[in-house]
Amino acid sequence: MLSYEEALDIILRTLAPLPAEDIALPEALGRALAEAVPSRWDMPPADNSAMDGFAFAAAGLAPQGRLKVAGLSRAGAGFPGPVLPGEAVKIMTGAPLPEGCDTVVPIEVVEEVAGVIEFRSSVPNGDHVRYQGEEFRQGETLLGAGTTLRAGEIGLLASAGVARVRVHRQPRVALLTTGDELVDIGVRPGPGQIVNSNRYLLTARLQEEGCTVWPLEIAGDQRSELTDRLAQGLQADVLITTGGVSMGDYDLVQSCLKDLGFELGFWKVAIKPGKPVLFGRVGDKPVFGLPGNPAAAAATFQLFVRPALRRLCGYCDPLPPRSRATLTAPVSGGGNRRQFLWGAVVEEDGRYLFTPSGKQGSGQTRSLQGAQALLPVAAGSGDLAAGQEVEIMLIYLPGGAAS
Ligand SMILES: Nc1nc2c(c(=O)[nH]1)N[C@H]1C(S)=C(S)[C@@H](COP(=O)(O)OP(=O)(O)OC[C@H]3O[C@@H](n4cnc5c(N)ncnc54)[C@H](O)[C@@H]3O)O[C@H]1N2
Ligand code: MOO
Repeated sequence: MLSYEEALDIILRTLAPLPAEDIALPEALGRALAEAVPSRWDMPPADNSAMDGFAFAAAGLAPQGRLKVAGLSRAGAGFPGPVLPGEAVKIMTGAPLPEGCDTVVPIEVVEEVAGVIEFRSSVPNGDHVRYQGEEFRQGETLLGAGTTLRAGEIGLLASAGVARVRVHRQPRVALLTTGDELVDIGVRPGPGQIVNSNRYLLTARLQEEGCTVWPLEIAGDQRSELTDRLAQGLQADVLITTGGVSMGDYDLVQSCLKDLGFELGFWKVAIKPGKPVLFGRVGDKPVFGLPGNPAAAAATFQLFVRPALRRLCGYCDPLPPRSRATLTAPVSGGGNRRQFLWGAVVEEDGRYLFTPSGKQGSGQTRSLQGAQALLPVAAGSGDLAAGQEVEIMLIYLPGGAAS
């Protein structure tokens, strides 16, 4: 059976970023650049003052010298004409440095009496001036392809005159939950029925990842109905199904997909939960068949679907973020598949503490409550003790935000 790394490698080798689109900068939050972005101009665009004060030419000024105030330069309206030797111009932060000046002295370190300033201390040449192009030059690459646009990047591009950007399209994801036993929320399950919680679990998770979700009607376990729904889902960029991927008589997802031209990437990975996870393509559409058990569906989403979505979105690094953490409770090792255990993470004294969720059966949704990370436990490993250092895969940063 494939290892987690082998299976993930198949996904990442199979998928390429979705085509690029041209969108307005303010709409690009969270998107990945499809191409490098150069600055449209120098920054700062001209020499200007870093302080509210007085601008003058430092050369020839005696340490305790005096200067006549010849006028004002303020942000948005500079001082017209040159400043002569023996003169200074009152200047505001961000205002253009007048011609003939090379130094600014902050207002609080001079004394101004009747239009003349006196220096309380000597001023280094060139102080408090922000020079044209010192931050970046016109044509200089500011951000590379694959960069995620967050607030800082959006502000940078705005300052550089970039009004539109080419970013990768974000996938529209069809979500098909399968099983005759499923009923929607709001309906009390009859004998043998259960609520379709996977639909809500995975829709929420996809939304957290910034995807547009298209939840399809539940498909029962009949071939024709299932095949029709699968075909419908293939109109999206990605199709995710849950249930019907194991060995049972009604586990028909893979065989119905085959009728639609499915090319198998892999089926079954040596992990727990999530062993029967299925991946492949119909044409260029990736399809993920996640196990029906909710904790297995959530784990396989994190382990396989999230990296795939990040690859499709064009992010530089699609892999799950990892971190060191200290276990707060013992964990049983053993098992012949690599285990992934759900748990909560808090930060204490500069380190992360990982507390495994209680019961971790793959059908047990309570293990997902409060879970912020997965702890991989190698197949055949011994028990892990409380206090031991481990490596976890972060889903949410302590404090709440998605990692
Ligand atoms: N003979 C074998 N049986 C099973 C194997 C195996 O290797 N040999 N693998 C087991 C493992 S591991 C898992 S995981 C499950 C996965 O099974 P399926 O993906 O085929 O899922 P179902 O049988 O359809 O459902 C499993 C379980 O999950 C519940 N479920 C399904 N859909 C939903 C939903 N939308 N919301 C909430 N809960 C859902 C369903 O009612 C079942 O209880 O197979 C083992 N069997
Ligand atoms: O792999 Mo299944 O998810 O262990 O129950």
